[in-house]
Amino acid sequence: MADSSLLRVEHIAGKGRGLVASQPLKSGQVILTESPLILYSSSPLFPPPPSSSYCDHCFRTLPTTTSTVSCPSCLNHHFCSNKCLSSALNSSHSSILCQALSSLSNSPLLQQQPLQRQVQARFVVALHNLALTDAASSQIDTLLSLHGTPDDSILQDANFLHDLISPLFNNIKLISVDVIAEALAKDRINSFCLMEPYNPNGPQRSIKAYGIYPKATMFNHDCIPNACRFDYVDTTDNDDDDGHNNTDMIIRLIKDVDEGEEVCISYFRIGRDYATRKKILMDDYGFVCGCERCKIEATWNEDKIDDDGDVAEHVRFLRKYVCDVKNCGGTMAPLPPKHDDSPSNVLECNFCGNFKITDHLI
Ligand SMILES: C[S@@+](CC[C@H](N)C(=O)[O-])C[C@H]1O[C@@H](n2cnc3c(N)ncnc32)[C@H](O)[C@@H]1O
Repeated sequence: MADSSLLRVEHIAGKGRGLVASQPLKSGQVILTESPLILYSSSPLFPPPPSSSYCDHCFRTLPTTTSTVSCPSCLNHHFCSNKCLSSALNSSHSSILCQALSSLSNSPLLQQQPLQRQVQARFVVALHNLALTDAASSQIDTLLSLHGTPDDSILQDANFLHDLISPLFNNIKLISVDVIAEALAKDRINSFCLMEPYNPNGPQRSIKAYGIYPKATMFNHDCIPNACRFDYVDTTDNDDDDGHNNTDMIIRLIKDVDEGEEVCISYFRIGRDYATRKKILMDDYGFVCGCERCKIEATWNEDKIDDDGDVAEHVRFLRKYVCDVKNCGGTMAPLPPKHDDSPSNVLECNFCGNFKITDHLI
């Protein structure tokens, strides 16, 4: 876990809260490592997938050669190891959760619902699970302190899901219909996706799970970010000794950052064109980006991209930090600084995991 004194929350004009460096920070530095407050599968509850391709607890892709373990009660949820099964039975797949999920997948009411509502049902089940933990009320307060306000469509979702799900958890008082509506609104804006592993020949990577990471979600967006997120869902061993889990989110700096400078990530792959970025940011996050790159690209002349002379700074940035591996387009960030504090010249892609040596950092 990075030192929490590295960043402070500040009000940023036109953006709400944001994270600002409390001291000069170095490119490659890990500035945040965080576990999810809520993590839930992106699969619809109905129809149940014929065979799951990932562990229902840690979301690692299940090996095809070795056998996996199933929940002894429902047989519908699969785990990569006995260790994951046993952790799941005490948390993400406790007996009350198992019964709730089974009952929901057999519910004719839910079966008629669109995919999005079925995934929301998973979130609301995870919310009830959070309400059963010892630190329930502070964790729910944390969730409700995030950005996002319910609109009419979320209020309808909340009413439907409250009636369907609350009775399965004996109507826990902490989770009223209003709390469900608020939480759904927070989830819509603040959840991060955990993705299938990169495959150069396969289809687009699909989403395995959604997670809410309350500190990481304080980062605002920039189309030329100075930090980016990494996760190692399929490559990290869960090691109880250092307390790191494979579902942890890691935020690493792409460039040096001055004290007082805002640290931003990109909410999607940075290579996307202006029109696509503009649409995603408005439709999914409700804002118009005013970053330097958007200002230039709003009146962009495409020919400039091939001009090797006086190219805009963001074009140099993209050439350097967009991964050029086939069908990737992820963001590359330097590895953490070396022991003598000098910057690493090795860049790692946050999407395909490729490494590349660079001559100089901009
Ligand atoms: C995940 S939250 C980030 C934290 C948020 N600013 C807060 O106050 O909690 C995403 C929301 O922050 C705001 N935001 C993020 N980046 C922004 C930007 N570049 N310009 C304007 N608003 C931004 C938008 O309201 C967006 O829906």
